[in-house]
Amino acid sequence: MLNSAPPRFMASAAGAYLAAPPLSPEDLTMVLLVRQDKDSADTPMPTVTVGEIPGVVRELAAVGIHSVKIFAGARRRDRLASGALKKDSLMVRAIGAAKEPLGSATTVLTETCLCGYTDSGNCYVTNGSGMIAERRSVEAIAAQAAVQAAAGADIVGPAAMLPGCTEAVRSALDEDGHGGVGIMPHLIFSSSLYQGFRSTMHAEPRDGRPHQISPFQPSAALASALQMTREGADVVLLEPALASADLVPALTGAGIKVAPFSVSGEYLSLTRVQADGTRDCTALVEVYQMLKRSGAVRIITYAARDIARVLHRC
Ligand SMILES: NCc1[nH]cc(CCC(=O)O)c1CC(=O)O
Repeated sequence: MLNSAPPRFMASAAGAYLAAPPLSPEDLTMVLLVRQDKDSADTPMPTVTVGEIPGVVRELAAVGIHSVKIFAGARRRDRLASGALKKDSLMVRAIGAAKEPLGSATTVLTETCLCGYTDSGNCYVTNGSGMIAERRSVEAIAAQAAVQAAAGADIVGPAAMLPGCTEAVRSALDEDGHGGVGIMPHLIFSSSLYQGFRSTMHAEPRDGRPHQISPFQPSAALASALQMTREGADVVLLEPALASADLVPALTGAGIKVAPFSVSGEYLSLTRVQADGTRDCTALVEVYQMLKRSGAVRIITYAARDIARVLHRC
């Protein structure tokens, strides 16, 4: 399908030997959007309850996927995002549920952000007069990361794009004895492709996302990634995957590990529900093959399970 080898090579052992390794389930991390038991499942993006997570993790392992990226917010939200630090939050319970069936054989990644906890839907908290309280936000995200690590997260994912956040998260993790926990900060371009996620997770920002990078300033993205790396990032999550693919070779060339996140809008627009209810993900497989060729270490996607099933059939 994606092979540029001469025709005489197409079906030969020599051709297979010389081809780049094809996409495999191990390359993929499955995104889990967690909803409360009482919440409606009628949302633009698929969701799971905490009770469903162990079964999903087992199913994923059976098709060769050993990592999940968890997003979870709170029902009650306030100006200071206090729910982000609760020790019995939906996120904490979801992390435990993901670790329950297979323990360390499942790598658990989290989103570490305030947008699911603020009454504004902003990724940061504000002071009484509505100004961004940058230091307070960074401190809250660092404390949130420590709570997630204590619950069993392997890689936390600060996603507010606030300067100094990665460094603060690293310090908070180390202070609490979580030196082995990794950090994958989100490097986010402004995009129209997040709508499905935002409405599913009730994280529509009242004041936009002022820290996200303009697509017309790729040099700002590179500078941010370098800064995150200096602050202690182990790998950078790049989103939206398709609209930032040019950055994959640029960042890997600078020695930075990159994990593109194929976001909600990519899933909704590039897959199709088939007659049997499953989703046709052929176009996404082509995109992910390109991302792998470009040097991505992993690809984070809502379609991981569907794609692994197809890869196994081949
Ligand atoms: N809090 C940042 C964040 N976390 C997940 C997404 C989007 C993910 C998706 O669309 O699948 C975003 C971007 C945003 O809301 O601006």
